[in-house]
Amino acid sequence: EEKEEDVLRDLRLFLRNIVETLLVERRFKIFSKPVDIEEVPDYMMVIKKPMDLSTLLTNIDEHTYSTIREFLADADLIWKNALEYNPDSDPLDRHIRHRASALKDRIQTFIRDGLGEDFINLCEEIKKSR
Ligand SMILES: Cc1noc(C)c1-c1cc(NS(=O)(=O)c2ccccc2)cc(C(=O)O)c1
Repeated sequence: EEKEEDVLRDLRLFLRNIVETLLVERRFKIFSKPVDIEEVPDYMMVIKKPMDLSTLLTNIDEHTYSTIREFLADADLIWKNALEYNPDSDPLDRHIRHRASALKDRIQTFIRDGLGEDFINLCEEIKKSR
């Protein structure tokens, strides 16, 4: 019978695969690293909790996430922050919002296609039992 630690390791393997796949996609390059405060000085005044793909990967390796829901809370921050910080109608804002929406879709597709409902619930049960 699969031990709880095996389930959590499977979760980490699955999440790591998602993030590593996103990291090689060129259109998501600007989401690969934290927004550079030198480049974008007022970023921290607007965005409460910055997030990026390399930070997600570090979190996974540090066993930060024990459920899909916890991972998605951080993963969704990447595109939500981009939409929030870049709301204007100018071409640059539109371009980054388009990539943010593409990132949102890719993450949802990975989760929907990659996991059965039972695995998602199993992780939640393990978390509740701790
Ligand atoms: C992300 C983000 N959220 O708000 C904004 C604005 C961006 C964003 C930030 C940057 N420049 S950066 O130095 O912070 C960086 C470069 C490469 C990888 C990660 C960050 C460039 C662009 C761009 O569209 O080219 C967009």
